[in-house]
Amino acid sequence: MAGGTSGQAEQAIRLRDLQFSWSGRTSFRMEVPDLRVARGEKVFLLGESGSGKSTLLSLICGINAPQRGTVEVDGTALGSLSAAARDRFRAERIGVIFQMFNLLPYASPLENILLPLSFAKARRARVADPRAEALRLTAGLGLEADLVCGARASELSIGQQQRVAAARALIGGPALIVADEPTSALDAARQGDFLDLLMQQTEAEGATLLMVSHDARLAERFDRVMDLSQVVLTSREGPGAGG
Ligand SMILES: Nc1ncnc2c1ncn2[C@@H]1O[C@H](COP(=O)(O)OP(=O)(O)OP(=O)(O)O)[C@@H](O)[C@H]1O
Repeated sequence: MAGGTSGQAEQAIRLRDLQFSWSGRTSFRMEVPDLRVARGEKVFLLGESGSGKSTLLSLICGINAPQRGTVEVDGTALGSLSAAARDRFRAERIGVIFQMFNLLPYASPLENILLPLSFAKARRARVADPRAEALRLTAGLGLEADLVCGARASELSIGQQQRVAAARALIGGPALIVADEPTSALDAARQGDFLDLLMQQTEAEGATLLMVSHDARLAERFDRVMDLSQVVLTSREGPGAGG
């Protein structure tokens, strides 16, 4: 398998002595001395707007790399993988619901949902009938089959796109589900359906869930609430500040 794997890790996520800053003009800087999420844990990550939640998720998913320290997912140090191996690792092990969804606009919702399976053999092998599974997931999220199969993703409302992005993250039962504000465009009833499906899938697969939200009311269904300010030290330096 991927290089750097250390067998059965107890922690689904482990960050150690991590330091990250965006290159360019922003002066946002993040330090994470020690962050752990156990296998199978459902963690709700709470933090103010701009506090670095999406940045943290991008490091956990290996989309960005820290300047210092390590990020381990399921015992694999992401820094030990080549960029291509990291992409494969992410496709196999992590279902990501991005804040901006990242759907292919001209493809149908169904094609978008099935896409990760074409990059991830083990994930594909867990799904006997991908189309039926995509329709099961989308039905659970209140999306009509005609829309899922017939429309282009760009023709969907924001709330519908958000649910398609969720089904794409869940298909094939990835070990870790990372969700960045996945209910922001949904009304209360849809939020309830979404969380039902998310919890059900996570538990059925024995997966680990890390979800970011501003909405503290959603936190009660999780095993643990992680306050970003307790685990991450951030700093900003004003423009022109030396150092
Ligand atoms: N792609 C980027 N390039 C440069 N700087 C960035 C980038 N993305 C975020 N930042 C900076 O990092 C800081 C943290 O942003 P981030 O999006 O991680 O916060 P957040 O807690 O997810 O915010 P929100 O809740 O509003 O989505 C911001 O102040 C921003 O200036």
